[in-house]
Amino acid sequence: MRRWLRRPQVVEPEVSEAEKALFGGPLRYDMGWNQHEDARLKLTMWSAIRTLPGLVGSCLRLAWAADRRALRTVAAAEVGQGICEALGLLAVNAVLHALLAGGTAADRLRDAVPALVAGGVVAVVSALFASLSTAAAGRLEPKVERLATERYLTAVAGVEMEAVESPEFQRLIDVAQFGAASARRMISACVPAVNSVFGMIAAGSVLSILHPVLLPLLLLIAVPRGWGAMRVSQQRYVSVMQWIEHVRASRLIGNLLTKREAAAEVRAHQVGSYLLRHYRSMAETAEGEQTRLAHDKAAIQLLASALSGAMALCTYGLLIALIVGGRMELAAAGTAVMGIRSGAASLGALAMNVNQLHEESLYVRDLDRFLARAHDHAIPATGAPLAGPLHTLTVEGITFTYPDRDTPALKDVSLTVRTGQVIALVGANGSGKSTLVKLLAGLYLPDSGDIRWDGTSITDADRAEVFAQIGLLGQDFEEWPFTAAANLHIGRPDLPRDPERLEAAAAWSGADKLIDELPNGWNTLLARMFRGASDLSGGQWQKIALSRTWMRRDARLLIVDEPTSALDPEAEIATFDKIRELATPHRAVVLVTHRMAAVQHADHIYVLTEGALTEHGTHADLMAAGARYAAMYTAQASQFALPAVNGGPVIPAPAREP
Ligand SMILES: Nc1ncnc2c1ncn2[C@@H]1O[C@H](COP(=O)(O)OP(=O)(O)OP(=O)(O)O)[C@@H](O)[C@H]1O
Repeated sequence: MRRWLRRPQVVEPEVSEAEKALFGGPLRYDMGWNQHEDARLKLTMWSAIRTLPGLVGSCLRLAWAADRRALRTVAAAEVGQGICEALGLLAVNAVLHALLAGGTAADRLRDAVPALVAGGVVAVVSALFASLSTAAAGRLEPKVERLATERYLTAVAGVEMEAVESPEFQRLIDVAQFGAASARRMISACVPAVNSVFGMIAAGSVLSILHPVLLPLLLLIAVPRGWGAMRVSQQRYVSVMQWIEHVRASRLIGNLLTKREAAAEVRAHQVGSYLLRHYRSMAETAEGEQTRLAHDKAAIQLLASALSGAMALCTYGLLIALIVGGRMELAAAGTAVMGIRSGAASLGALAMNVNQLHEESLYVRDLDRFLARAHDHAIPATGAPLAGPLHTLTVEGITFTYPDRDTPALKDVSLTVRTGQVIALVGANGSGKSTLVKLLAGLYLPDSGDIRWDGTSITDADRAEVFAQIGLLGQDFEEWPFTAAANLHIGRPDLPRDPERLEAAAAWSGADKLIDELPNGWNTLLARMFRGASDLSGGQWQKIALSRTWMRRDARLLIVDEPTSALDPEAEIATFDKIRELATPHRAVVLVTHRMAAVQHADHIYVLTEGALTEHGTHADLMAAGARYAAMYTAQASQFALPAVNGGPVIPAPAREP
């Protein structure tokens, strides 16, 4: 048996040379989490047809939520067309009866006129219903897509960071993005499917009246086409799922060639031809898959058409036998031919549309599955209220492991942050500083141990209240592709945009000068991809991001992770001074930095080593201990050592605590 006769299976496709060279091996969609999807692909055509009411139901619920009026109009217009179809066939029957009855040609024509007029009126009314349905469906479809997209985006924005970090969940997010467009296409397939059902009922009723055997034969004509269409769509779905990462990777290579940030290396290091070669190699591998799909589709469709044609021949043969045997009148046979043609057309269209519904529903179900998983991983909308404004944040023996890692990023970490204090976190790259501040901010929850906001555990707390008391400037802050004003306002988007507030924030961070020099000042669009926009240097972007910290200065806990990594030395010194000033009695500042000169002024310093807290105290305590902190400080200070008088660098004495 040829492979296209078998149900589509997940097979390991060929691995391109580019994948091996750039990504270390095959990029494949991991069907592991998706086992029940695979099971769904084992659906028979019959079970797919049985699921039709469910599919239509979910589609209608979405449409109902999007625009009830448009949905009602479409439904009424479709019912109207179905009735017109039946009336049209009855009119044809009456015309044939009149024409094939006895009498002169003029008499027969005169007798046929009322039925002809009725048929004409029915055709006009049917056309009016069709255009009404088209207009209402056109209104409905974009609304359905918008509603599904909104549900998707709301769910993505509301899940825990830990879920977003998980590669498995990330894939689910990726796959679910096709769901909204598929929901729209389901509506556009649903309308003709309903139309075909009514058309088929109309033709089927008329055929059953003419002869009982005609109806099953009509079904047999349509079954092979339905099977063929279903098999093609299943093959396409499996292929999309298998190749999704491959397609994403080749798109990534294409984007790298056009990306502004990569432009210098692409040219100076001749990376362009290197990437292009790999792009071609990956594209050729994907083309092979497209060719395979096209060949299989052609073979399946040919087989389906042959079987359907054979069934049509049998049906017409039976009609001839019935006429010859005197068991059917010529007029009735003529109507039957019309009925079979229109019924087969409706059935064929139904098979196509059910198949499209089936294919689109696979993506809509991915979206539904994502929404269900997102709901399970959503940041709870409620929780224990905080006692009030934060005074003491207590971290009690927390451990945290990223979902895709085996070793914990944080191990049994305990510390205390009080308002009025500047707390510094130091440690080597990868020691867990950024992870710890994300836990402090409530972006991740500890696997064990607890973080208490005064008396309330962060795990039980109303997270919205926690976020409202936090200002976070992360290492990987966003360069929002909006105007300069919007980039600052986004620090407190819940407040109205107040120019004075924006000016003050910019003056605080030192961004005021650069904003003044922008072509349109505050109104300059900071997004290279748009016409008339300007871009900023790394340090200038950092000043914009720092302004957002000032915008959130009414927060009780300000967290700044490497806030000066791109600043020039003078700006850096000024910024650290200003950050320290933010630690008023009502506010705590947690500072993560590798700049030891800035760390020494902190009220308390915590040293992280491979996820564990190994030292803490004031700068003086830690220097006196002569351990890891002292080594890091001394190493950095020695960079600025004065020339030695008798060999060896002279290390400046560490500053005393203020
Ligand atoms: N999103 C993530 N998913 C998986 N592992 C991560 C993720 N972020 C960080 N890690 C890992 O967790 C550990 C701690 O990383 P973290 O970013 O907290 O270190 P850090 O001390 O802030 O480092 P740096 O000084 O380089 O900023 C590292 O081993 C890192 O590879």
